[in-house]
Formats: sequence, structure tokens, C-alpha cells
Amino acid sequence: MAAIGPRGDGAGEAAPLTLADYARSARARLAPAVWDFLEGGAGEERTLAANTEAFDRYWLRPSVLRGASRPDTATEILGRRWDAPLAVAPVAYHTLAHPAGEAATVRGTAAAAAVPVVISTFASRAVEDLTGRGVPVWLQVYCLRDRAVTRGLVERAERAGVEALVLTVDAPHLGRRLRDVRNGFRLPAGVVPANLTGGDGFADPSVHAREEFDPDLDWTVLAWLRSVSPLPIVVKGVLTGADAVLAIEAGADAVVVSNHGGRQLDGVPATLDVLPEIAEAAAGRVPLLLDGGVRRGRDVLTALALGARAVLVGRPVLHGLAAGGPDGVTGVLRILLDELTDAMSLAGVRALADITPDLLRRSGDR
Ligand SMILES: Cc1cc2nc3c(=O)[nH]c(=O)nc-3n(C[C@H](O)[C@H](O)[C@H](O)COP(=O)(O)O)c2cc1C
Ligand SMILES: O=C(O)C(=O)c1ccccc1
Repeated sequence: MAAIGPRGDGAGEAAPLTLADYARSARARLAPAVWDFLEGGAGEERTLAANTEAFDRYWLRPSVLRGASRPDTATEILGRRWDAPLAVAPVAYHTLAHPAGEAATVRGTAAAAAVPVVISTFASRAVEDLTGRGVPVWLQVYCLRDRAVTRGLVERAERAGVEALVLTVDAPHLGRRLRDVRNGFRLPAGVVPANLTGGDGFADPSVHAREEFDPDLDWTVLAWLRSVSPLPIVVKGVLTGADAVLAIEAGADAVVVSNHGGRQLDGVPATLDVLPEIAEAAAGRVPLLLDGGVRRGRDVLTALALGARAVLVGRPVLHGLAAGGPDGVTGVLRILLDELTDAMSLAGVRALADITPDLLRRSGDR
């Protein structure tokens, strides 16, 4: 976060070259309280900071003379081809960043690459306006106390053509985000969940979550979700090997190693730092995805070398959206893709299957 300058400093007017450029440009355009909501984490934001810092503790060990001038970034996950090992993480209320919201995100993503967009339970555009537009759409599910509402959301998404469900398991309630408390953050008028029926009182997300989220879920929730929908179930928010095993035993088709971008329990480790433990426990039984702090193409290489099959990117996509609408989203994803292929080529990695732990050296190790 150190690269982010003060508002109105004129940065970001030249064509953005990095995700940090997009972050600066977004910050200059967004109301400060909205920026804080998007950017902030829980507590002292130790986990938020750790997510990005963890990537900087690894160095790459290139192999030379590998004929890797045109690396192949394609992969297959849950039976679908992805152009690159990247997806858009679920982030509530994209209309906070741009009036077209998730519709702009989907359009911008499709222009960059065929990779999934995971829409939040709190997406601010109707799911029917997001599917069938060139990229797979997955639905993130918060399991609410009112299971009929959750079921209705899932059935609606399935009818619309959503291809997988991402069950978030790290949020019995929302973490204590001090920036939002200090700002008295409320959603601006008109920013509402477009796919949830009934009710209002959404304006303070943390109050709403306390009232509506089911805070007492256990692993049987997977069987319940399975009874509601035949779609693949991805469990998001696992941080230990033991929980990854329980997720697999409960029937998860994939697991997202995530600390919710440092927004839930402050003091948990960086996702990158728990990935090896989880990869060992999962032992290849399900694909592992990772999110949190991915800001450069080479970060994708690092995560894959430690056992992820793909990564999800959250805040940077919203930065692109705020900075330039669909074109900004395309720009963010293209930068990540260009940086990834550049790093693969220079590291002698022809295809994702070539990526092994040998590609890395942890700083300080000999
Ligand atoms: C503003 C914001 C809203 C989010 N909303 C959701 C959500 O509705 N559901 C969810 O599972 N995760 C949500 N997340 C967490 C992201 O899916 C993801 O785990 C995290 O942002 C990844 O870290 P990154 O932002 O460093 O890439 C949200 C994150 C942010 C920043
Ligand atoms: O999940 C989140 O991090 C989040 O910020 C959120 C916001 C609104 C509704 C639900 C979750």
C-alpha cells in the first residue's frame, strides 16, 4: 500500500502501467469513505499488510535456454478451460466504483480473457444481466439465517447460467473494520443488492450481516447446499490444512485459500504463507485457489509454485472499474496477464505445468 499517494496528486493521468497506477487513479476518483470501505481491513490491518508482503519474501529461480518465448497460460479447472490462472474475486456492490457495476466488470473481463468472474451475494446488478457474456460467472454464497432466501438466490443464479457456487465460510459476521466505524460508513442511496429479495436495512453492511448471516454454520452446510443445487461447490476462506481436509470430506469441489483480503480476523497469516500447509493436506484431491494481495503477474507464478492452481483478484479489479469502467477492468487484467507471460518467458516457464516449488527461493534461505 506504500505506493499510494495523496489524493489529487496528478498521478495516474499517464497510461497506467501497473496495478498500483490503477489504485492511485481510483483513489483520486472515489469519495474517501468509499475508498476506505474498499481498501480497508479489520483491526490493525496486520493481515491486510501481510498478504502483499508475503509475496516479497520469495525470489524467482529462472531456468535459461528453455525456448519459452511464448508461454502458454491456459489451464483447466472444474472442467472448464481458463485462458489464464486468474479469476475475479467476489466483491460486494461494484456500483460503488462505477454506475454500471458488475455489468462493466463482466464486459471488461471478457475483453481481456476468458476467466471466471465470481459475483457476490451482494452484487449490485441482476445476475441475468451478467451471464452469457463471454466469461463464466460464479456466485459467491453467504448462507443467511433465512435459508429460503439463500435457496432462492442460488436457484435464480442457476437458472441464469451461473456455473459454480463459492460458499464463503469465514464470515459468521463481518470483521471489525475500523476505518468504516470511524467514517460511520453507509452505502450511498441506490447501492443495493440486486439479487436478494425482501427487506432493506442494507445500508450498514456490518449491521445487516449481524442480522441476516447465519452465524452458526457447521460443515453440514455443504450437504444442504448440495441438496439445493447440482452446481460445483467451492469453499472460500480456509486457512489451515485441517480445515481443507474437512472441506474435502464435506464434499467441496475446490477450496479458496483466503483471509477475505484481511477484512475478517486480523492476525491470521498471509494466505501465501499458509498455502504450502494446505497444499500438503489437500494432496491434489481438489484444486486450490488463493486470493489476497496478488498485485503483479509474478505473484501468480509464486502462488502457483506453492500449490495454487489459480488466483483470484479482488481490490485491483475495483480500482480498474473506478478508474475507467469496463476499460479499466480490461486494463488491470491485461497488465496482470502481460506481467505473467513476461515473467514466465524470462523464467523459462513454457506452461503452467512447468511450475514447481523449485522456481522459488525464500529470501534468507540458502
Ligand atoms: C470491498 C470488498 C468487498 C468484499 N465482498 C465480499 C463478498 O461479498 N463476499 C466474499 O466472499 N468476499 C468478499 N470480499 C473478499 C474478496 O472476495 C477477496 O477475498 C479479497 O478481496 C482478496 O484480496 P485482494 O483484495 O487483496 O485481492 C470483499 C473484499 C472487498 C475488498
Ligand atoms: O464481505 C465483505 O468483505 C464485505 O465487505 C461485505 C459488504 C457488504 C455486504 C456483505 C459483505
